[in-house]
Amino acid sequence: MWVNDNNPMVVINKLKFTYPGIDGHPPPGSVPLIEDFSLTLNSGDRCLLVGSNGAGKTTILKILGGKHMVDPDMVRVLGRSAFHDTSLTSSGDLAYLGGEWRREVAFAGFDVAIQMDISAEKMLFGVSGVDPERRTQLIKVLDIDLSWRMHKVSDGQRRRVQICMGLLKEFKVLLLDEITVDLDVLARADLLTFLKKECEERGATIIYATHIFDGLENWPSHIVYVAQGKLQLASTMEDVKKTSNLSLMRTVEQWLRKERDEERNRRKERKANGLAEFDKRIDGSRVIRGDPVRVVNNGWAAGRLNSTVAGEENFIYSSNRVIRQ
Ligand SMILES: Nc1ncnc2c1ncn2[C@@H]1O[C@H](COP(=O)(O)OP(=O)(O)OP(=O)(O)O)[C@@H](O)[C@H]1O
Repeated sequence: MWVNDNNPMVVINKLKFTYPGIDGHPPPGSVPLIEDFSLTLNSGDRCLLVGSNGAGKTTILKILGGKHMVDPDMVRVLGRSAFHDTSLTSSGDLAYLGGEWRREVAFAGFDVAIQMDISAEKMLFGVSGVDPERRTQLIKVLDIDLSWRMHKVSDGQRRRVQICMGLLKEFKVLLLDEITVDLDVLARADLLTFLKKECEERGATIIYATHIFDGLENWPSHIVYVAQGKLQLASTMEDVKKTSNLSLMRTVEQWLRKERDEERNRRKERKANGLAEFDKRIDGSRVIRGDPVRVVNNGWAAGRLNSTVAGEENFIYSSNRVIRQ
């Protein structure tokens, strides 16, 4: 946690979360996926959320965006709980961009199919209560051709329209879950510049979860590193740069390597002690330690899949699965 002003934009206070089972409650014996996670962000902050696949980044963003219920005191955006106060998203004050982007545009409380036979113009001009100048600026930044038909454009072009839709309203807090993956170098650079300006000029706050560090060196004001659902580091970029003379990408790579090596050593020890090398998982939870042997090693890192039993198809991937396909 860092500087606390009087009206923080985002406050996460000892967040604890387990994905509910079919009865809506955490499965018996489950260990929380996210635990003891606290963070405060102020107006103007641009926070990079980093961590390995399955660390819990998307889960945290979704909780902030009101997509999962938690105790309202654990997560406050603009002083409110997004799950309990839907006006936060419907007003556009809180925007979430990411997730199931191939199927929908999740923005300001409405979902719009994004692959149907509709023009970009119709989509972008169909949103009411938008400042026309802002719309024109965004269309320019994202280099959108208004005559594009959404069912015929490329993934990157479709993505640009999705991002444009998501940014039309003047958000106060923006949650970005790796949305730049299909963008070409220029579109990504221009978008990052636009977003930085939104924070500097309007005092917006952005949390951006990503694995792509190209062009990000001077973008974030803060960085948060999460591993296995737990906060490892929350720091200003200035402080990170003081302690590491490596590039941002190399710095994060170093953290992740250390995490992976520690995890490998832990697994080795478990194996040497006659225990299952990998922890057993209960749906939606992190791990159950010391459980009977059930090796879930299919070549992916621990915790990536909830089952590798032959013939079972019920894999649960972390959110950026589309990127890895
Ligand atoms: N709906 C769900 N039900 C149960 N478990 C889930 C669900 N969604 C994600 N998980 C599990 O939660 C863990 C964290 O997933 P999450 O998507 O938050 O990770 P992430 O850090 O965003 O990963 P990535 O970098 O791969 O996107 C993973 O182990 C995943 O299997």
